[in-house]
Amino acid sequence: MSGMYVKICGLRAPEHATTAALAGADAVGVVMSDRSPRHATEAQALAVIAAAKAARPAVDTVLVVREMGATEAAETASRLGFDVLQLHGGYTAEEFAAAAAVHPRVWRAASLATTPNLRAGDYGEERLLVDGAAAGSGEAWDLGLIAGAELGDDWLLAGGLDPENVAPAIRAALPGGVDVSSGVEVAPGLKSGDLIEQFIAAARAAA
Ligand SMILES: O=C(O)c1ccccc1NCC(=O)[C@H](O)[C@H](O)COP(=O)(O)O
Repeated sequence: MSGMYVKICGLRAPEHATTAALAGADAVGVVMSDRSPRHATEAQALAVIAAAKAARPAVDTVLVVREMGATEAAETASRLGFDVLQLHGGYTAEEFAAAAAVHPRVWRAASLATTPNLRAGDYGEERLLVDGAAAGSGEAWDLGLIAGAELGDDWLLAGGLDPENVAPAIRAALPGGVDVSSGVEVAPGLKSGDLIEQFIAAARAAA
């Protein structure tokens, strides 16, 4: 397996978690956000976790939230058995600390468009995910912003990636990993097993 960390986000169906884990994904994400087309119920989340772990126990399972309070999100991640909590957007450093006190593995997702001084680890997070301005929109963003940023050594690139553009994006931005959601869907919220496999293969081949 290459050093490129690959996360497939926004899963709700256990068969897609199985496909992602068997194809070599390092992480699978489940979104709990009422406004998202990929909002998952707790029952769906539990099924995704079980399927991913059955396929490959080492895969990281990630709960992704945006509107939920940080402490409630951390309690939910622990209760459901997620490995990681990803806090997306405008959470403060204090909220990260409160979440980490409950659930130690916390990732931060933010955009250079709204937070130009992003740097991995500043909020005590285990990983930083650098996303476009609109989470889960599938919209590409100006990767040139990365050249002027001091992101640190290890961060994940997200936002508008798909099986076709992930390799050039990796070569341009030099991230430690990549994250995708819309780019492996055939309709908003509806994942494709084929696209998941293609994305993982393309990211691995580029690294
Ligand atoms: O995916 C969503 O709908 C979502 C909703 C609320 C908060 C976060 C969300 N997604 C987080 C992710 O990690 C996505 O994979 C990331 O934004 C990239 O999305 P895309 O551009 O669709 O690949």
